[in-house]
Amino acid sequence: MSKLRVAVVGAKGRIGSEAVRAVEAADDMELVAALGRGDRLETLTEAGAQVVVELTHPDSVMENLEFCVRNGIHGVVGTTGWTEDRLAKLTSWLEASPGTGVLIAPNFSIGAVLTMAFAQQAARFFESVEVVELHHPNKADAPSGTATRTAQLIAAARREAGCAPQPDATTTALEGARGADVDGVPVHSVRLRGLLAHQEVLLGDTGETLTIRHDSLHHSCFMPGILLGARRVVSTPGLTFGLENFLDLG
Ligand SMILES: NC(=O)C1=CN([C@@H]2O[C@H](COP(=O)(O)OP(=O)(O)OC[C@H]3O[C@@H](n4cnc5c(N)ncnc54)[C@H](OP(=O)(O)O)[C@@H]3O)[C@@H](O)[C@H]2O)C=CC1
Ligand SMILES: O=C(O)C1=N[C@H](C(=O)O)C[C@H](O)C1
Repeated sequence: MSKLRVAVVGAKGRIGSEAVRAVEAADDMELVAALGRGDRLETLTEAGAQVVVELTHPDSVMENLEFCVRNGIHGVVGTTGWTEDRLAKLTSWLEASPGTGVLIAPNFSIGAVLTMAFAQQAARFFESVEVVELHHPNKADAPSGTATRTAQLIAAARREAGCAPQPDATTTALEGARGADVDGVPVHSVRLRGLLAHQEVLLGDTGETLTIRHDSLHHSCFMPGILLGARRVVSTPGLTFGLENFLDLG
């Protein structure tokens, strides 16, 4: 069987360099290109890439994906910064390139995907819920893509269950003291040397709290998800948002 021809864009970065090693080590894949900043995107078509793993920066990802989709190259995207506007633009490119698929995964680690699923499940049973994400200080953005997605999923679950807005009688003396408001869910971002990527979902009700915590301790935790995404995206046209769509979570 022929090997899947995979390229990594952002190949010199923290996660990109790990992805290069993971693709090289996968028996069913061939690394056909590894692009850093300033490299020509045309290399991807010249190398015959079938899938591009995009791990760059929110300022770069749209240009890279536009090139890939317009050239019928599938995308597995870990880069953050996704807004409704950006998703709509990507969807329009995909509509003009039938058969091409893009997976955007706010987080490729199984633990983080499960954290989101558990938080979604628990959200309607507790009066209060807040998200705390903790990352290394070189991270490009805040809040993290994972925390934003987690809060959106929590908010949707609470809306569906008809939950009242959460109680908060605080008068805030300093802007930011209560974090960012993502669909009514407070999200707090910590940036601390020594950390990699961590998240806590705090849920509380009368007389009890529940904390769901996930810790990414090494970039290797994202690799099984990236490889799974590359294998599945080639037969999944259009936009897929979230690795859970390629997993059987039961
Ligand atoms: N979904 C997930 O599971 C995960 C997602 N991420 C996300 O992935 C992204 C990258 O994170 P991280 O590896 O820590 O960041 P890094 O800054 O370590 O790596 C990004 C790399 O991409 C390069 N780059 C930027 N623009 C381009 C471009 N146009 N073409 C080619 N290369 C480019 C950068 O070059 P230069 O240094 O010159 O700027 C850098 O080498 C972030 O958005 C992060 O949040 C991270 C981990 C897991
Ligand atoms: O920048 C990172 O490091 C990470 N980014 C992603 C995010 O913003 O959620 C995934 C993970 O948290 C690591």
